[in-house]
Amino acid sequence: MRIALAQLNATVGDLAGNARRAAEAHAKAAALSADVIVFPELFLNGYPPEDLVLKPAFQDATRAELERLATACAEGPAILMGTIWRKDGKVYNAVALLDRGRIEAITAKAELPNYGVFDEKRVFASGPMPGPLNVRGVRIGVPICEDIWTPEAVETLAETGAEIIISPNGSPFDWHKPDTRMNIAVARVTESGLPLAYLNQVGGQDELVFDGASFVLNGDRSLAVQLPAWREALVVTEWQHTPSGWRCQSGEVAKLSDGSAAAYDACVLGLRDYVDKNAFPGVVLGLSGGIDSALVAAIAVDALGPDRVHAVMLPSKFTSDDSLQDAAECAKALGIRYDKVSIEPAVAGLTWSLKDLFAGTNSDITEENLQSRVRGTILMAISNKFGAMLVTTGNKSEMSVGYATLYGDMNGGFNPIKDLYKTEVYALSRWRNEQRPDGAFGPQGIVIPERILTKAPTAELRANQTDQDSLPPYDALDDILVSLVEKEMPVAAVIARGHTLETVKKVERLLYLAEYKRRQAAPGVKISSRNFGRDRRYPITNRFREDVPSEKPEKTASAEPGTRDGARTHPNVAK
Ligand SMILES: Nc1ncnc2c1ncn2[C@@H]1O[C@H](COP(=O)(O)OP(=O)(O)OC[C@H]2O[C@@H]([n+]3cccc(C(=O)O)c3)[C@H](O)[C@@H]2O)[C@@H](O)[C@H]1O
Ligand SMILES: Nc1ncnc2c1ncn2[C@@H]1O[C@H](COP(=O)(O)OP(=O)(O)OP(=O)(O)O)[C@@H](O)[C@H]1O
Ligand SMILES: NC(=O)CC[C@H](N)C(=O)O
Repeated sequence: MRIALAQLNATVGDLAGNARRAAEAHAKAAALSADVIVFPELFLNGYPPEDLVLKPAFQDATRAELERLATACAEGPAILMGTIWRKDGKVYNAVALLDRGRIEAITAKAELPNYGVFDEKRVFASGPMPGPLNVRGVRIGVPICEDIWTPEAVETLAETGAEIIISPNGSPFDWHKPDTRMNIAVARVTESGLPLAYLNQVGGQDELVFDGASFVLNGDRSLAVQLPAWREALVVTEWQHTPSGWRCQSGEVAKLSDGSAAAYDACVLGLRDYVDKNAFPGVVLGLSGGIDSALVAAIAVDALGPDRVHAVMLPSKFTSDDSLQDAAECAKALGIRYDKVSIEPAVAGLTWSLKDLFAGTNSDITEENLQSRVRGTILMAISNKFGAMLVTTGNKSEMSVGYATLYGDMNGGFNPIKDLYKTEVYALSRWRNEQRPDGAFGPQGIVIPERILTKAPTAELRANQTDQDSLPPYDALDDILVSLVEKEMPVAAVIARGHTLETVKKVERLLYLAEYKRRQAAPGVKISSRNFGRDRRYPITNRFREDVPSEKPEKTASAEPGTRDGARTHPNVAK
């Protein structure tokens, strides 16, 4: 028995394109004498198709495409194709067995994930516990993704005579996912004694990125084959029937990246697929001489190539010579187009327009934000004129506490570092200076000049400003944020990690208040177990604040319902 695993990159909604790619892979698998070729979860539709599933026209078009594919691939290996399937007014997340020109059988996903980034119960009906499919005389169990995250489906398949388990997946990446998946697969193999082929898709889809990294475990839990992560692969696995059941012959075991390397790969693929699948010629970004925009520029070059990345330095009277030099040096190291556009005339013009209205007021955050907004406006004009998409550069620490200007530096269509805390931004930058990832289009060597890594971060919106004037040091801030965002720890437990009550309460308050900004923020690549976007969905209008035993009464937004004070006070204003 030869089973081809098609770890491919589908595009959501591109039914004809996905079917064409499937037919091409089928032809290759036929040339390699495969008996069956397997595609990832909902490959025909692209995963996750979200509310497209509810659209009758999408359901009809999927059915027509599936039938065309069955006919076109009548010769050669059978196909296990992930597809939506409508029956009796319900729609299922299913796998169709296509063989000899026909849709031979359908199996549906029983366990629909409805947590974190997943909303499958919203659009799909749950299938019955699955039974095996007869694929050219071999009984193959096809639990679909979440079906293997609990024991029941594989247990039922084993009890009903499955000989091999093949699980098509749409399993998005996060830092811990590869280990978690392997543990789950090992558990199912241990319980059932059956070999398990785990097939995951690869590619970016809006804020999700799929790493592939498919593998095959034999019934004794040994790893027979490991496909690479972050790129497409078509691998034909060879199976023998032994006295203890089917066994996959040992094949290539690819080495997987982890830590900063894996996170960097995720950012690159997430940005590349967002840009390419939405047909942008390239990207433009503001390059400030700071670490965030430097890392985003490096990611963009690795994703798209230097010719598709345009950096613009937008200096003001507060921009230091160091920033000008660092931005220019970074652009040179990356080999990208670099322009300088002064924001001074536009800032002066807006200041003039507002002078009567603002007469008698002090200069404050308004004037700082104006500079950021002028930059955002100029960058969007460049995007409009030349067609490149503006990438925005706010890291997760900033997005957490609202340290970014709405309609200013938050302008942009996509943010590759949205789910990286500032301390992780530093770690990935250092890593990239040491290594160039496989398949990257950027150069080897130092791409982020050393001084960018060592100088104090500053927004340069007023004289002598640093981020740490208004925020705790990033090490402390990130520890508090991970505790509050990823772990939902009580405030008292965060304080017990060595932070002051005042600092933790300030960060907690900023985190709640910045929800309105995050709701208007560009999507970005999910890297963590809890990203802002699909994973963490808090209300904007929200008066809940935690009581901390022994806390002195504090003047907060929650303490003053109905007043503008507190809720609208700027982070820079000491409380
Ligand atoms: N709940 C709510 N729902 C909807 N809108 C709400 C709102 N609360 C305030 N607003 C609106 O939002 C405005 C305040 O937001 P916004 O105008 O963005 O301004 P704001 O948050 O007050 O200030 C921007 C912050 O970002 C920092 N910054 C800016 C640029 C770059 C960097 C960097 O280093 O990366 C940092 C800057 O130092 C400052 O701390 C209010 O004037 C109001 O119009
Ligand atoms: N002088 C500038 N020229 C071009 N773009 C700028 C400039 N200043 C800010 N930006 C843009 O606005 C974003 C927010 O920048 P800012 O410098 O205020 O803080 P930051 O979050 O520390 O980012 P960075 O580390 O890139 O400086 C930058 O990443 C950059 O894209
Ligand atoms: N598509 C799915 O069912 C994915 C859910 C699964 N728990 C995963 O992330 O791998």
